[in-house]
Amino acid sequence: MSIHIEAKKGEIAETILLPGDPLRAKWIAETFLEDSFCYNDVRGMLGYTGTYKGRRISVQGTGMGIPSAMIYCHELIKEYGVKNLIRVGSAGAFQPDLKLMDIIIAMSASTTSSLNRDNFNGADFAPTANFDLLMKAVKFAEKENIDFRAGNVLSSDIFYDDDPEYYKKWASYGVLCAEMETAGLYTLASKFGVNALSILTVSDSLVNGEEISSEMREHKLNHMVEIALNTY
Ligand SMILES: O=P(O)(O)O[C@H]1O[C@H](CO)[C@@H](O)[C@H]1O
Ligand SMILES: O=c1cc[nH]c(=O)[nH]1
Repeated sequence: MSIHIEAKKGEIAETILLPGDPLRAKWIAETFLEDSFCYNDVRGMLGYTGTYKGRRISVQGTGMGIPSAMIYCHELIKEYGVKNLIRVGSAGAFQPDLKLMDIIIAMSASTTSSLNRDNFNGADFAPTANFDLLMKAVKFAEKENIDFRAGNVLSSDIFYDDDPEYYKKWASYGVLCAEMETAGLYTLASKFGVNALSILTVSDSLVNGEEISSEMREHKLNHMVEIALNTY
């Protein structure tokens, strides 16, 4: 048991899926896992363990933003021995050729957070995906003919930016989309020597203002989850 997770030792698998939304965690457990049980309800941040194709796997909500996600990832790694952390999140597209429901695999994460500059005396650390997980995700998506883009994403501290055009600078450097956790996840995984990958689904477009519903963000992002479940 840790401060924010009430699971007993051994109840969480070495591989875990990490949606920001706890109800997406519930949907994933109920839809894709067999023999799943809920191991965490502290703060309503639901976590489940079950099996997928005979292998033990867990899924844990992390909340929104780097600070919340880093609390759960820290405890999962340090207190529960989790080794493979795969975020399954929604994202806002920066590029005009990205459509709603497209899949993005985050090779690296830029950020507006000062978490690494604070920790590295003003220098930048480059939060990077684990290569083996990345390759497994890519190979599975290609085998299943699921289109995806792989590249740099922005982990932003702000969802509602004052400037609706802020994304254009990032877009001009090839950044694919905004989300709010991956830079923290990749940084912690590097620090603790474990593996991390973020797989995202486009839920909004900063370019044309299109968006999917809250309901779809909770329980319609199947492709991203299927890739994540077959990435270990
Ligand atoms: O859908 P999730 O995983 O929560 O991810 C994205 O959605 C939230 C904002 O709506 C932020 O957490 C962002 O990173
Ligand atoms: O951080 C996020 C997540 C989804 N959509 C956005 O526009 N931003």
